[in-house]
Amino acid sequence: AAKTQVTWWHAMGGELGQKLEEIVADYNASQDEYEVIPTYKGTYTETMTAAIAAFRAKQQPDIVQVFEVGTGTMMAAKGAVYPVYQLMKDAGADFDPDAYLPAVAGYYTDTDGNMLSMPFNSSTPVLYYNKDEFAKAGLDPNTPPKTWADMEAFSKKIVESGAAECGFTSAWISWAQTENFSAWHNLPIGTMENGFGGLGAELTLADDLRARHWGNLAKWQKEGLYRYAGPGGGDDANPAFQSGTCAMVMNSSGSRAGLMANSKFDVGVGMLPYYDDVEGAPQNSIIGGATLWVLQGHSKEEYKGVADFFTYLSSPEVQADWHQFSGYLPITKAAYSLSQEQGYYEQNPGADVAIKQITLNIPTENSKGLRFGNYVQIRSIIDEEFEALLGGKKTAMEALQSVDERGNKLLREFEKANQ
Ligand SMILES: O=P(O)(O)OC[C@H](O)CO
Repeated sequence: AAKTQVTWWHAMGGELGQKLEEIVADYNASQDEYEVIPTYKGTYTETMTAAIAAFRAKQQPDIVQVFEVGTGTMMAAKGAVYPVYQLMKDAGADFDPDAYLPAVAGYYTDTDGNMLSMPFNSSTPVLYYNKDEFAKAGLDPNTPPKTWADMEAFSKKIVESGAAECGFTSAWISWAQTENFSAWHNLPIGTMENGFGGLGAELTLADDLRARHWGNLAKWQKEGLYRYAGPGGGDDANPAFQSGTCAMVMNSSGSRAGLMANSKFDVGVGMLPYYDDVEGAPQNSIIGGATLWVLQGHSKEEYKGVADFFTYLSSPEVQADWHQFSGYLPITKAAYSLSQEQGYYEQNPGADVAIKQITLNIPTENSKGLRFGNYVQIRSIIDEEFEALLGGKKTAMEALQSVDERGNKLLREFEKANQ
């Protein structure tokens, strides 16, 4: 009999995309009933936009990979989404939300305790550094910077010694330097538990510590210590690090596969830096990456296939393999234990930094994540305002105030549309 086809739109390029296709091929070969067909749709924003447009045209895939900040929008799209807990129940599949790491499950669970999307690739930003360039600059290659004062001092040494052209760069001004920066310093980015408490939440980014940090980044950019890597994910960040131009980069733990494969030097990993005069810092970082959302409008048979594939994807072996290959977090407790038993963290120093960082302290209301509607658009506003700061058009405080003002308008529109 012909296999039932299950379509999956995803945003994994490069090494990650190849690995994803390998996982799918293994699944397809492991049984005769279903065939999963993966399609790369570009960046996270492009993939999400494509899926929404396809849904309107009734051409949506069964599964779409959506980044963490799309969660608020997906949760509100009630008629379009088939909640994963419901799908697993309807398909009679084994599904235990307690099997997942709390930091991961909590992000994708509604107020009634139901998990709405399937965890797949959760990450957190970490600091990668070039050990060879550290040695050249007279720094200890086994000691990553801890604080932002270290970041500045190390970067000066690196640039002044000629070890590299720039000290550091960073992917995602929004995710790494604003959202995670806030959680790491135990600061909210909005009211109502960062939006977890309901649609009435407001952004509260304009404050002294964030203004200090954004202002420092602008100052360090002028001094040549820091290099801006562009809007969105900051596409220039990893290439600037891999080529040796910048000695450090802050990016997703899921960048590990690509960085290790493409850097011709020893890569060290450290936790995110913090301002050591801030009480409560470092707190814990928050997750990023993406989950798998199931879209309505397909046959029962296809959904059975989705459930079967999800069960396969979350199995300890498949999850541990994906985690160990990519650097994404081990989504389930079993995948984490298996990786420990296999000696993965001993054999790969630095591979456990992401897990340690995300579990450094019990999350507070300020550090369990964020959930705002229209947040994909709000991230673009963060980029625009940060660029206005770099261009000298606004002070850091003015730029952050504009983020709040413009962002809150979008939040009010979202609230109105989803009442
Ligand atoms: O690079 P990723 O997949 O870890 O994702 C980073 C951000 O969380 C995207 O919102």
